[in-house]
Amino acid sequence: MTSSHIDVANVSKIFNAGEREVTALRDINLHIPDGQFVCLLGPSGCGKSTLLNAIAGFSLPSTGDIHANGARVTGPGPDRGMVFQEYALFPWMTVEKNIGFGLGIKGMEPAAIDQRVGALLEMLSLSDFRHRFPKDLSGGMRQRVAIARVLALDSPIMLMDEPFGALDALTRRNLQDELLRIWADLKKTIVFVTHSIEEAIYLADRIIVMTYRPGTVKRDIIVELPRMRDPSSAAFNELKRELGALVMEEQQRHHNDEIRMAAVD
Ligand SMILES: Nc1ncnc2c1ncn2[C@@H]1O[C@H](COP(=O)(O)OP(=O)(O)OP(=O)(O)O)[C@@H](O)[C@H]1O
Repeated sequence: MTSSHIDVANVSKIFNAGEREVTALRDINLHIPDGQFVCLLGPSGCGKSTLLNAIAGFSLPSTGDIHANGARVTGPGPDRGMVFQEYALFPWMTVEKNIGFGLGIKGMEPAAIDQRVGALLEMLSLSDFRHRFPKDLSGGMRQRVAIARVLALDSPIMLMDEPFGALDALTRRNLQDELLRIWADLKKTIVFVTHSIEEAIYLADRIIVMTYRPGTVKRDIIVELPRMRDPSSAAFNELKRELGALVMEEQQRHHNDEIRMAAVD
């Protein structure tokens, strides 16, 4: 699987929440070229996960459509791997069985599975943990397994929903560095949801700042800083201030909305 661009055209998503309709996304248009690392950034409730789930094919748009590798997205597919915040590992399987699980389903020969799993264990520094169960691993290690499991399937597109949100700062930075290394080696297209401004600047080629309800593209920014990026540099902090102001505006709208809703109830 080589080509891996994503096209999002006129996508809107409306949820029926009891009596109310919630417009989670309105008229999103994006072209994500092959190999780009994109972060979707914005405060809680601005539709980041909704957009990611639509690209994954878990929840289809109400209007508009999405193409991955030129093919219309009508459901989940092996060309798009997803990493969630909450690890989503099988607790009854060891690390190596978790990583190899999808390959078995695909009908790969056991010897080939062993070889692929061995390479991934090495790539993610998990070799010493191959026989452990998820409950015996730290959060960071579990997330390494979740990433290895998606990489095993060799999808050209990786979709990541706040994958490092539950980790402590040091573990988070280590995994960010690993992800950048893997991305540079394997040339995947990555769409990564975060509400951390620093994480977005550290990782992304491009940051899509979203508005709060309805979710639209507020700003589409190419990050020109050379990697590895230094969060203490002046240029990094300048961008952080600029993005901080944009996100704050949307946070304020969220806050005002909550006050309005409370008044209605
Ligand atoms: N299944 C659903 N039914 C009704 N409303 C939904 C549903 N899923 C999401 N929403 C609403 O759509 C909006 C966007 O939600 P979404 O989870 O995509 O935002 P987000 O930016 O990913 O936020 P967070 O960072 O908190 O996950 C929110 O107002 C949310 O309440």
